[in-house]
Amino acid sequence: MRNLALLTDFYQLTMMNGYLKHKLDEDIVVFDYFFRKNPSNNSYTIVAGIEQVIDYLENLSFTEEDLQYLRGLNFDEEFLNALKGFKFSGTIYGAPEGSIMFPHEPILRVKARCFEAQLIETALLNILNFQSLIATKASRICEAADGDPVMEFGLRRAQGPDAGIYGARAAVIGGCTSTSNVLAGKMFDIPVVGTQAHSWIQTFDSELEAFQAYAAIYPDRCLLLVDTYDTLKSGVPNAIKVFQELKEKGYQPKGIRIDSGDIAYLSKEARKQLDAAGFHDVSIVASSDLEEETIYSLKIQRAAINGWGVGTNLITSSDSPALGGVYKLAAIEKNGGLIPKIKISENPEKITNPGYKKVVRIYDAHNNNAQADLIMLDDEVIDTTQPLTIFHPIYTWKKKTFNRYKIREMLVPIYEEGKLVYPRKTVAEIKAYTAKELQTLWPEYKRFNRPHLYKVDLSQKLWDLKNEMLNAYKEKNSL
Ligand SMILES: Nc1ncnc2c1ncn2[C@@H]1O[C@H](COP(=O)(O)OP(=O)(O)OP(=O)(O)O)[C@@H](O)[C@H]1O
Ligand SMILES: O=P(O)(O)OC[C@H]1O[C@H](OP(=O)(O)OP(=O)(O)O)[C@H](O)[C@@H]1O
Ligand SMILES: O=C(O)c1cccnc1
Repeated sequence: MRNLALLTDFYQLTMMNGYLKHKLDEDIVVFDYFFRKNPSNNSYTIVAGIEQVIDYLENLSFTEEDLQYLRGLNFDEEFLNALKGFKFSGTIYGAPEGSIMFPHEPILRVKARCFEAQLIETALLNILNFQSLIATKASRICEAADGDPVMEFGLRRAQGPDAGIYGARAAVIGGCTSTSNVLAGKMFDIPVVGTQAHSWIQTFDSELEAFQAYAAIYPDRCLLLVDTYDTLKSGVPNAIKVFQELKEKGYQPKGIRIDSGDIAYLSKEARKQLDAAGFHDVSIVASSDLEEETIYSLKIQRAAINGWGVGTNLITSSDSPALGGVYKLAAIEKNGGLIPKIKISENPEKITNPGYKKVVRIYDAHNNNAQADLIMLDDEVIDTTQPLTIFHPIYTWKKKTFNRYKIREMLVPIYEEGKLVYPRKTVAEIKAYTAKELQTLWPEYKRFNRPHLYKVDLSQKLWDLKNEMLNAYKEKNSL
């Protein structure tokens, strides 16, 4: 595992040094990790990367070489000494990896010494923003594929090796069935798949020979790329010949892959040829510049595709290339109590929610559907025997009352005073959890164009606190 201690922005180190010099380094602070806008205009975001944040924290220490480098950046010995024995000793609560979360909700709540909480901001954002982005994009693509297997093929187009590796992991959490990325397969025990490239077909004197050569080595997983020369006149007829030979030997051929041309037309015609030859069970896989809109359109056109290979647009989340997750100070401990802190901005979207908070999801007690989320102060309790009324945080006259409902606290312990308490899961387990969570969302929230907006409200107590703080600031500054 890598030690990423220096994977931080320089200003975190200069602030840490400043906190040390002003004797603020031991003060306990609370930071929230949250985002303000879902990627791709989706209505939800899938949280991914929690385990990599854990790996980062578990391995976080400064080596002699790191310290020497920082010495070269003119940090003094007092600061370097403070870094020498660095170990994360804080408390983190967060949404379990694979959870569905919404704008403005704390996803991780970090309570730690100011010195520690500040350092980890950058790496934490780097890890969670990327993986959550890709898991969400994968979820949209898989939603469009409507249950068909989606293979992640993006490694060659990913923004560098880490994006390829962790993007593949996130894509599987978001719903992909497999990846072409062998290293990701090994690291995360996720299914690895592959067909063959055009170069394989071109290497042989004829397409038929190329197909036969492949089938000879892989008779039980023979999926042939049919678009090198002419999909319908050469590729599919040659594939059928090879499939017949395989069938005679007792093997079940897997399918064909179409990587160019009009996928709707070609797939339907290919299906006709395959069915006429008796290969009803053979799959047709499509690849080449796919994303959710194209897959959705191909579905509407009744394209005869039952597997999708998706690379570039998935691994780069091409329509929405970054998740703007942020890490904001929410409280500071003073004399044993937590003092809420707020960030005020000209832009109302950027005003933070103050205090030590939690997120409660409200479910319909009859069908277990998620109805709304409430951001609350941590010490608040909901009496579920009583009706619960929530209100829109801006248009406060918009109200909703729940009578038969269940609640769930979304943030679970990850670290308790430096001790890791979060049960690690396999990627397959996280993927299954995400799939289950998605089932609690009405289809209207999963529509990838103009989805219904999921309600995220503030509890009365948090709303009051926020507005009191805003008013107090305005009064103090006579605004
Ligand atoms: N954020 C909110 N919190 C509580 N109640 C809300 C919120 N937004 C809307 N409501 C209530 O939900 C009902 C429908 O509201 P509206 O027609 O504005 O549609 P909406 O905002 O899309 O909400 P809904 O998802 O419930 O359809 C109204 O009773 C409204 O007062
Ligand atoms: O299109 P993507 O969603 O990224 O899927 C992966 C692409 O990678 C391969 O192509 P290759 O690298 O040979 O390039 P090309 O098909 O673009 O020519 C494959 O045949 C797909 O077309
Ligand atoms: O196995 C494949 O078919 C594959 C792998 C990576 C990229 N494109 C296709």
